[in-house]
Parts: sequence; C-alpha cells; structure tokens
Amino acid sequence: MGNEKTRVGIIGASGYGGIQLVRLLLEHPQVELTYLAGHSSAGKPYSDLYPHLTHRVNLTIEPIDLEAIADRCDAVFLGLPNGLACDMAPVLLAKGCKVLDLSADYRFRNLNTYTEWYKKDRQDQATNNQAVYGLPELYRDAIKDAQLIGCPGCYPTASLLALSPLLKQGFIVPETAIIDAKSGTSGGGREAKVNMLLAEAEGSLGAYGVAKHRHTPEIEQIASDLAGTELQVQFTPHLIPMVRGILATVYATLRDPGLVRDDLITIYSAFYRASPFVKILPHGVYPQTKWAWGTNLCYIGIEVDPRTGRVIVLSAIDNLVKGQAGQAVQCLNLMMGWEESLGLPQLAFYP
Ligand SMILES: NC(=O)C1=CN([C@@H]2O[C@H](COP(=O)(O)OP(=O)(O)OC[C@H]3O[C@@H](n4cnc5c(N)ncnc54)[C@H](OP(=O)(O)O)[C@@H]3O)[C@@H](O)[C@H]2O)C=CC1
Ligand SMILES: CC(=O)N[C@@H](CCC(=O)OP(=O)(O)O)C(=O)O
Repeated sequence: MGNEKTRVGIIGASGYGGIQLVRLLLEHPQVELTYLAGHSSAGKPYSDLYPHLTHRVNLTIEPIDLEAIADRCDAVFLGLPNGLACDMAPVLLAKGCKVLDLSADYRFRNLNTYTEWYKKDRQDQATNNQAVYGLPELYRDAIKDAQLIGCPGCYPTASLLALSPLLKQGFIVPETAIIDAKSGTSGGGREAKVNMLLAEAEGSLGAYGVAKHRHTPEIEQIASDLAGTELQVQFTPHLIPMVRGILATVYATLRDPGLVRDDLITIYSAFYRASPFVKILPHGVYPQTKWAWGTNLCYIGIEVDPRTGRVIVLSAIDNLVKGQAGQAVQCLNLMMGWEESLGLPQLAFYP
C-alpha cells in the first residue's frame, strides 16, 4: 500500500453535504476523490455546478452505479434524502467499501422507530445492526472498528454534545431536559423550497416541527443510553434567517442545587478532554454560531441559574460541517486509523 491515497466516492455530490465533503476532502492529505455521483445532475461537469472549483475538480458527476462505485472507491459517503441509503449501503459493504451515510437511515437501533418517523418499511435489520452512530465524542472506539456509520443529524449533534456530560454523570433530572434550537437555512438542503426563499425567510424567525420533529427520537435514543433509562426530551427547532449554523440552548434541572457554573465548566472540560473539536468556553462567555463557520468545532457555554436550580448549556456548530460533512470526515479518519482531526478546519472565517 505504501503512500497510496484512499479512494473516496460521494453519492449525492451535488447537494450541500456533497459540496462540503468535496471542499474538505480536497484539502485532506490522505484521500483522493475518485467518484462523484448525482441524480438529476448526472452528466454535468462538477465545476458547472460549483464554478469556483473549476481549477480544483475536473470530475464529471456520474450516475449512481453501485458496482462501478465499489470498484473505484475504498470508502463511500452517501449524502442523499432519507430512505435511499438503506437500499445502497448493503451492495457497497458486500464489495468491501467503508460506508458513511449522512441521512437518518442508519441512526436508529430499532427499525420500528425509523419506520414510525420516516414512513419507510425496513427489513434490513442485519445490515442495520452493523451501523455505529457517528458521534465520535461518544462512540470513538466503536467508530474505529466500524464499516458502516450512521452520521448524526445536525440538531442531535449540537444537542447531544451539550447534554452528554450532564446525562452520563447524572447531574440533572433527565426528564426535565428541554432543547430549544435554531438553524440556518442550509439545514434544509439545496433543493428549492418556498419557505427557504429570501422573501419568506429573511427578517423572520419561527418554530417548525413543534412537538413532532424527527430529530426527537434520535436525540432520545442516545440520551436514554447516556442516562441509563428510557427518556423523553422536549425539542423545538426554529429556522433563522442565516445560511449556516445551529445554536442549541438546553435547559435542565440540576439534581444538586449546590453545583455552580465553575464546577460544571470543570466537569465539561474533563469530559471532552480527548475531543479536539469541542471547545468549552470560560465563565460568562456564550457561543456565537459564526465562531464555528466552516469549521468542525462545537463551542459550548455553560450557566447555572441559582434562582430556578436549572443549568443552561448553549452549543454552537456549523450544521454543514460538525453537523454533517465534517463529522463524517472525522469518522472516516477514525475508521482509517488516522489522526481524528486530519484535514478538518479549526479556524472560522469570523469576523
Ligand atoms: N443540510 C444539513 O445541514 C444536514 C443534512 N443532513 C442529511 O444529509 C443528507 C443530504 O442532505 P443535503 O446535502 O442537505 O441535501 P441536498 O438536498 O442538498 O442534496 C441531496 C442530494 O441527493 C441527490 N438526490 C436527490 N434525490 C435523489 C434520488 N431520488 N435518487 C438519488 N439521489 C437523489 C441530489 O442529487 P441531484 O442534485 O443530482 O438530483 C443531491 O446530490 C440528507 O439525508 C439530510 O437530511 C444531515 C445533517 C445536516
Ligand atoms: C433548517 C432545516 O430544515 N433543517 C433540517 C435538518 C437537517 C438534518 O439534519 O436532517 P436529517 O436528520 O434528515 O439528516 C430539518 O429540520 O429538517
């Protein structure tokens, strides 16, 4: 093998996840892009879609031919609408490819939960059993040995990184957890949608999916594992008139009302000591989404309200990077035995 680069393909290369993967992988020292696949965009030079890459990418978007992709790739990222990856991954895995799925298809242990929320019947329990939830800060060792990764959703990434130390170490009454989260419009993907038009979204802020957003069961599955008990959480997403970023504000009641902010900052710093992308902010500093723009970082600010006995944790990520493509590359790094942060940006374009 020597210094040969790992051959990587992207199915769904034309989408927002796809272009972020291309951007990150072009700067990655150990990989070579060998197959970019699309659906309606197949046949177009990649630089027709993204002209700023004219001098960097001279691949054409090809149709989704799984046999050809498996022949030409060692690892394949899938950035497709929900419900498609589960029909493709088994073919790629059988041919020896590592598979990293950005959709929700491999995030759920219980396929009945997936079917209930995503309205697609699934019979592929055996393949699903192989999947590891791609949140490295919690499942680093399992990711290293995996062939198939179900990459987390953007809101679950921001929410779970904020909640994990509290749930795992029993510092909160778990059922009191409330997540209030805001996302930029790129969270909705590249496909045209009326509510994402500048005329609709600009200058306005509103909630959606109230009490029924499909990220709720995903957050609950991992939160329950951490708490060691079956949990329900209250999660409300909002659309913010900006392009990138998620800010999740998490509230929960502390079990020990004597805990103060500085105790929790110490606890969080220890919990994430080995996690290069999670940055715990000093007291009195709360994250801005712009600090994470274009990076794989998650900034976490912590406060305690002694009047109410609640902890308030604020977590900011770039939904397209730590919330999607960057986190998937972080998982690939672990699967390949490379340094976890290889090729991943850690400095935002802020201000
Ligand atoms: N955007 C975000 O912040 C996040 C998104 N995700 C998830 O990642 C996945 C990709 O999202 P995103 O990049 O935003 O999506 P986009 O809508 O931007 O891109 C979708 C991609 O899927 C392809 N596609 C669409 N329909 C089909 C089809 N019927 N058959 C085959 N390919 C198809 C498109 O190809 P073409 O253009 O050629 O038609 C395009 O490449 C989704 O599952 C999403 O839920 C996860 C975390 C965050
Ligand atoms: C602003 C916006 O529309 N965001 C998307 C979340 C994107 C995401 O992470 O979706 P998956 O779980 O399907 O992968 C939404 O709420 O549907």
